[in-house]
Amino acid sequence: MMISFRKMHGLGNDFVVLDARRAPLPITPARAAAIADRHRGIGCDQFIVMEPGGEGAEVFMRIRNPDGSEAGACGNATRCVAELAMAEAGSDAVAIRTIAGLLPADRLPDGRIRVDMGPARLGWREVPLAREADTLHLPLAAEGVSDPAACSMGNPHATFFVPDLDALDLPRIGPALERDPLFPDRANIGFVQVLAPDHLRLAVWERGAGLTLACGSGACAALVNAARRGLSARAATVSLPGGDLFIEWREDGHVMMAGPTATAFTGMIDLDAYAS
Ligand SMILES: N[C@@H](CCC[C@H](N)C(=O)O)C(=O)O
Repeated sequence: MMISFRKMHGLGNDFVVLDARRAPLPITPARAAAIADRHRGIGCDQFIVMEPGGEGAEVFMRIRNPDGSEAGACGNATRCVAELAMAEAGSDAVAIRTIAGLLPADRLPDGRIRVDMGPARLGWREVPLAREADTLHLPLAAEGVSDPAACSMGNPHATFFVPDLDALDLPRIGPALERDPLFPDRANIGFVQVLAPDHLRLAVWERGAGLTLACGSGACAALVNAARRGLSARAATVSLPGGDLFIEWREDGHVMMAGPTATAFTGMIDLDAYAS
């Protein structure tokens, strides 16, 4: 079965985007993982399928990690899919539905795409954690890092605050932290160096994907957790290896994220050539 795909990215956080709005596509976790494979497939950090949006949304967006697992949120992919939906609708504002809820998005005058990622969820059951704990100070540590804060942005995040990001061996400590028994659904693990109250430097070990050049929901979680700790203002530039996002934690609890989007290329793929 030959279908067209689009390869997009937000700050180098890259996505294979398929369109299943007119007819369902036979995508299983194994097939998504095979296509996401950087050596044997197209390769991507997340595999995105656009489905009919239903009442009040242009698109429903299904998100899979390269290990096949499904995610409730992906900030950068939401901005990419919103940009596509805006181009199709000839509009500067759309709403994207995910399993975590309805996310309104708009185009800023400078062309960046901004998404309302919804409210940060701060309760331990919402993250979720396996047992009751203070989400502002989790009992968790690894070589060179300790005492993270946690929240959910529709997906689980823990954020460590460190004096020097470059001193950490993230591929060494990331996998065990992602799979710590404290996180029943695993977690995305962020490492933040506070450069100034309005400027954070962030690297993220993503659940199901490993190190990526940028993680939008991770940037939202980093700002929220830094502000809760009194380490930053409620709005800041978050610098990731792939570039900058601007994040604001509004007084109503919603987190706004703005940044660039891009299409790298489009092509055709034979789905039958990949594991079903
Ligand atoms: N890159 C994303 C997050 C993708 C999902 C994540 N790995 C998870 O499993 O929750 C982003 O931009 O937010």
